[in-house]
Amino acid sequence: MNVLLTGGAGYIGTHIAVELLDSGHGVVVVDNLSNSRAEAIRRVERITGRPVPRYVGDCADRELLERVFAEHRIDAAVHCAGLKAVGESTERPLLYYRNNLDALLTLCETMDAHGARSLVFSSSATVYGDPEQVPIGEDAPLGATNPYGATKLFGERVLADLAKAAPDWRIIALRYFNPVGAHPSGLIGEDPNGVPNNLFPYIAQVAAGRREKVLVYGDDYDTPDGTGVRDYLHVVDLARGHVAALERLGDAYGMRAYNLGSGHGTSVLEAIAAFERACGRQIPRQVVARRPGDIAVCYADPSAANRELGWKTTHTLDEACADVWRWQSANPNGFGD
Ligand SMILES: O=c1ccn([C@@H]2O[C@H](COP(=O)(O)OP(=O)(O)O[C@H]3O[C@H](CO)[C@H](O)[C@H](O)[C@H]3O)[C@@H](O)[C@H]2O)c(=O)[nH]1
Repeated sequence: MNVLLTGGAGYIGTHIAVELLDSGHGVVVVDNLSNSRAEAIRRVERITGRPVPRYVGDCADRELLERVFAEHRIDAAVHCAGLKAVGESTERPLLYYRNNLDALLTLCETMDAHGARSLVFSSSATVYGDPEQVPIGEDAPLGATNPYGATKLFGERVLADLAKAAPDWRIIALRYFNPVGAHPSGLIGEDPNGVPNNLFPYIAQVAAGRREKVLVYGDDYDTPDGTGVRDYLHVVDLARGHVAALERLGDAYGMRAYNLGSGHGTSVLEAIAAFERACGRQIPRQVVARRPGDIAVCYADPSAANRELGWKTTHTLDEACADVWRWQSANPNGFGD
């Protein structure tokens, strides 16, 4: 397949590009570089030895997408492009709705016009809101607790309606739990702008001496050690889930949603301990107040993806930590070097 990969210069997008290319597929990237670097795509080319045509621009730019379709045969798309910071989304909701929904609608309209009706959509476990029970299955109640989450939920709704109305569309939404890790080559990894929002890039920057200590957001949750529990999965496993989904699309019309998670919960303190094992250093931490909007426990029931996509996680959290440390040590300033 020749795959249009939106957001293909980002953390998750670059790892998907590598797995697609290594599986024999072609990749064309569209990315506006708002939270990513062109260097990341050059690294993908270095890892795979394959060229990656890329277009710098926005998915909501119809002319740009038309140019991509005019210049390449596109069989399917993986749509990762989007804004993703929960806190920022509560401060700038219109930006999030405009950006994330415009991009999805413009992409789907352009694909439809060109008869390319196979799509894998980057969704998120955030569509489950504050879950009533864990592990979370795909049939759990849906709800959004912030505008970012709402854009994922609405995105899924748009795609479900599209698949219902136009039955030759084949769509899979992948609900990511917490992707961590980096490519084992150490050439690509997460390179957040400014202060990291997420736990793992923050831990990595503390381990590297760029930040003083990890702030643990609350130790009074109803969990074994009181800190928040999440389902961390290696980004290479996550990326392979997209290859599995694309290859499954050929067998089924309509829209399906699958959880991509390990099925295991890990606390913040356990995550810090795993990283300490990987880097061989003590990681200073301080417990502070809960972060508003955080939930206590979130982990997946990934059995539908196991069964129907033939996908499961194969990397451990210790491997993910070792890979993050390799990436962080070799690229102390990310792709900015
Ligand atoms: O500096 C930090 C950062 C995080 N945490 C804690 O670490 C855990 C993981 O936090 P992340 O910010 O890494 O991840 P979240 O689970 O909060 O959020 C992620 O998963 C969500 C879905 O569940 C959304 O998709 C969201 O976009 C994505 O970042 C939470 O218990 C959080 O309280 C800290 O203690 N200190």
